[in-house]
Amino acid sequence: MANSVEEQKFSLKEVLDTFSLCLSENKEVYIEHYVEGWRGLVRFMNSLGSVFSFISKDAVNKIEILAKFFNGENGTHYSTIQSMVKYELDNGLVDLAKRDKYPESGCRTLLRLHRALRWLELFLERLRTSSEDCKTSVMCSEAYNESLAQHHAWIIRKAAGMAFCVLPGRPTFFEVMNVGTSEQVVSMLGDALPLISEVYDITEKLYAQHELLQLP
Ligand SMILES: CCCCCCCC/C=C\CCCCCCCC(=O)N[C@@H](COP(=O)(O)O)[C@H](O)/C=C/CCCCCCCCCCCCC
Repeated sequence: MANSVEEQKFSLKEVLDTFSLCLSENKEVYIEHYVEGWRGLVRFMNSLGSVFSFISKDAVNKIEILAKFFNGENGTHYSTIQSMVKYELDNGLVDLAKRDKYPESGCRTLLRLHRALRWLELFLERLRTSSEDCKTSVMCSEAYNESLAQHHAWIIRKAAGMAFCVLPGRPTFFEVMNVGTSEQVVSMLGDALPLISEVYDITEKLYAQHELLQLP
């Protein structure tokens, strides 16, 4: 019998393959694959213990908001990040100055995951170039301080800092990725990081062009 989603073993390769489907030929970013990539990462985080559940709850909430949009009646407009931005802006569906009529627009929701993607990029790059005795908690909090932390309130930063302290060591981390030897993990990360960076850069540029990088 097939395993339920919760029981499925995490596979870094599967997650990275999903992210690799994100980019269309003309460099648009497919929301469906983007969100699927995040679902896989959340599965990984859940396998690390309940201390991370406040983080995964927030991520899942944002994933579900976006999934509702692309599965909903206006779903065709939510096929790519580019089409979503155009549709929501053209139709005044984004709260630009303060949260008001559209507190959960696609644009502001995706922005939160986009900022988290930068954290992921920085963290994975540190993992890739680290030696065996490097602490994942240090790599994770450095990546967090350089990215997401700037957008989080003090209380969230404190809670995140405490959660990072119980991250398993690098060898266990690599094992849970389910890729093979450390060398194979490092090589897979080396292949995947340029793609993650590209998805991040395209989204960042698009949001900057439309002055959406500070959406409330
Ligand atoms: C592949 C192997 C290694 C990498 C494994 C990574 C697994 C990570 C999976 C999910 C990452 C979590 C994504 C978090 C999204 C956070 C979005 C956000 O910023 N939300 C805040 C703002 O939202 P609004 O209030 O404006 O709606 C919200 O306040 C945040 C609440 C929760 C705390 C978020 C802390 C984020 C820490 C990210 C590091 C995760 C560390 C996991 C370590 C494996």
